[in-house]
Amino acid sequence: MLRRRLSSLLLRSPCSSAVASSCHHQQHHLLLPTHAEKPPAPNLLRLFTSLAGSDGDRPFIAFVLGGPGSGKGTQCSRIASDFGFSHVSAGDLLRNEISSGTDHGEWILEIIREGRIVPSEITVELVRKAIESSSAKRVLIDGFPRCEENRIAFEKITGTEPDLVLFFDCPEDEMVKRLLSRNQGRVDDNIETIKKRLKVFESLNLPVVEYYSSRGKAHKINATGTEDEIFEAVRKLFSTLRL
Ligand SMILES: Nc1ncnc2c1ncn2[C@@H]1O[C@H](COP(=O)(O)OP(=O)(O)OP(=O)(O)O)[C@@H](O)[C@H]1O
Ligand SMILES: O=c1ccn([C@@H]2O[C@H](COP(=O)(O)O)[C@@H](O)[C@H]2O)c(=O)[nH]1
Ligand SMILES: [Mg+2]
Repeated sequence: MLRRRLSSLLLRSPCSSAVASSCHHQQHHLLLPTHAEKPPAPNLLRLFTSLAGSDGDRPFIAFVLGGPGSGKGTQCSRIASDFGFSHVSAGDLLRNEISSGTDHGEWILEIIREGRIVPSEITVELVRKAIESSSAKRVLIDGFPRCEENRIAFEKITGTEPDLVLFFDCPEDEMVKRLLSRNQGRVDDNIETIKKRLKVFESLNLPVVEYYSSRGKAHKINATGTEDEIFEAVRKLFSTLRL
C-alpha cells in the first residue's frame, strides 16, 4: 500500500503536479518525545541565524530522504566522492552527541532506540552548524528533515530551502532485510525498532517528501537493485544539475 501511495505521489521526476501536503504528526504525537522529555531550551536568539547571510552565499543544499535502510548513507558517500559534496548525516550528528557524552546524549539514545524523532531544536542546530563549519559549496543533508516540524524549523531558522530533494524509494521488505544484515552495531537495527521506524517513516517522513514534490523539488530514485545500479540513476540526475 505504501508503495502504491508513493508511486502515485512521485510518478514523474521531478514532480510537477501539486500534491497536497498534510501534517500527520498531531495524530501520531505518541511517536514523538513527550514534553517531559524535552531538554532545556537552547538560546533562541542564537538559533535564529540565517545560513551564511544571503541566499547567494549559501551552498547548494540537497536533502536526501528515504525509508530506514533505503540506502541513503551508501549513496551519499558515492555522491560526495564523485560530485564533490560534503556529506552531513543527521543521524551521525546525533550519534556523535551520544558518543561524546553530551548533556542530552542518553536522552537522544533512548529516542533513537525507540525509532522516534529528536526535537527540531536539537537537530536543526546540529545540521546548521555542520553546514556552516564545512564551508563546502555543495552539501548533502542525509536523513533530515524527518517530519514537517523539522522542515519548517529548518527553513525558518536558516532562512533557506533545499535546492533539491532526493527520495530513495524502496520496498519495506527490502529495507528490513538490509537493516537486519547491516552489522554496524546500531541500537536501532533490531526488528522491534525497525517496525517503529517504518511507521514513523510513513506517517511523518513521507509528508515532507510530499511537500517538496508539490514544490517540484523532489526526485524519486528507484532504490532497488545493486548499489551500482542505483548510483547510475543518481549519477544521471546529478549530471544534469548546474552545480
Ligand atoms: N542496493 C543495495 N543492495 C543491498 N544492500 C544495500 C544496498 N544499498 C545499501 N545496502 C546496505 O544496506 C544497509 C543499509 O544501507 P544504508 O545504511 O546506506 O541505509 P540508510 O538509508 O542510510 O539507513 P538508515 O536510515 O538506517 O541510516 C547497509 O548495510 C548497506 O551496506
Ligand atoms: O533528523 C533526524 C535524523 C535522525 N533521527 C534519529 O536517528 C535515527 C537514525 O537516523 P539515520 O538517519 O537513519 O541514521 C532515526 O531513526 C531517529 O531516531 C532524528 O530523530 N532526526
Ligand atoms: Mg543512514
